[in-house]
Amino acid sequence: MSETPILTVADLSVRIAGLHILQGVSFTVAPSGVTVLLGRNGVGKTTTLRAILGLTPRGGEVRGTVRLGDRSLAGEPTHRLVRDGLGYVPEDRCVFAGLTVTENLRLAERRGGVPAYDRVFELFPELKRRGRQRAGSLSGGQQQMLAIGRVLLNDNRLLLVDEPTKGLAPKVVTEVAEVLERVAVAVPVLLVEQNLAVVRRLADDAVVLAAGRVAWSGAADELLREAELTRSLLGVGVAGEPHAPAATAGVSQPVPAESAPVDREVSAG
Ligand SMILES: Nc1ncnc2c1ncn2[C@@H]1O[C@H](COP(=O)(O)OP(=O)(O)OP(=O)(O)O)[C@@H](O)[C@H]1O
Repeated sequence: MSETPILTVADLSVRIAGLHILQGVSFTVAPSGVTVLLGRNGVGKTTTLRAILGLTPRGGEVRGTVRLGDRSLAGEPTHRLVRDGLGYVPEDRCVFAGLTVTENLRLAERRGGVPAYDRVFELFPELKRRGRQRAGSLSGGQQQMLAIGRVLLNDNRLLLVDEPTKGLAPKVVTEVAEVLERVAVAVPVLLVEQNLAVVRRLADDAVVLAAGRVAWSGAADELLREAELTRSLLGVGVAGEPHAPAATAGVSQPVPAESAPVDREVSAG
């Protein structure tokens, strides 16, 4: 990676509730495209994103440095990081269920900024059509679109997106992947994603966490090309392999409640 990174994480260590979750994590995010953060369940991917954003729970201990461009983020409050262009789409989407789609979007407008409703509605026409619907009555996929749209209302230097396809039906996984692909043309993305088909479609670079550290980093296609490497790091076979085992803890796609069991590597288009 020769370009100057948009994000540099160096020797990041996080302890929460007596657990040493991250034990000196270092990686960079390129200033364009998608960098995917991978690893088995519970390895610390969400903890990494939350530490970058200053969202480690009270009582947790964070060490190491995080830089956005050439600026250190140490001690910066989350709201300032978000205002300055660190967009976050959390794993649980966090839409306001009792508010309408329009109200959810309004709440995301940044004071002093010009909200880019055109951009959001061009990517997600459905959000415009459903403006008066309560967010709590949207499907999981629609809520994910709202969570992403809310962040895109403002200009961002980097998006942190946590498992956007989790729990979604295969068709919706494809839609979310398409949207992220378009988004990533304009803004770099650090993506936590368990679905290898989505990773294959979107990721330029990959960082794999294991045992609290970075176990592998490099070009995503290099990782995915090496079936044995993928299996050893993630505990899963790559689709298309003759003897790919069913996904284990690392890279399983949760089966949506409303659908029958599906292939573990859900198509991303
Ligand atoms: N607030 C907390 N209190 C106690 N333990 C926590 C807390 N937050 C995270 N952990 C623990 O830290 C570890 C890493 O959690 P984290 O959510 O970062 O993993 P992850 O890689 O994102 O997992 P998944 O793929 O399942 O989403 C887990 O063992 C989790 O139980």
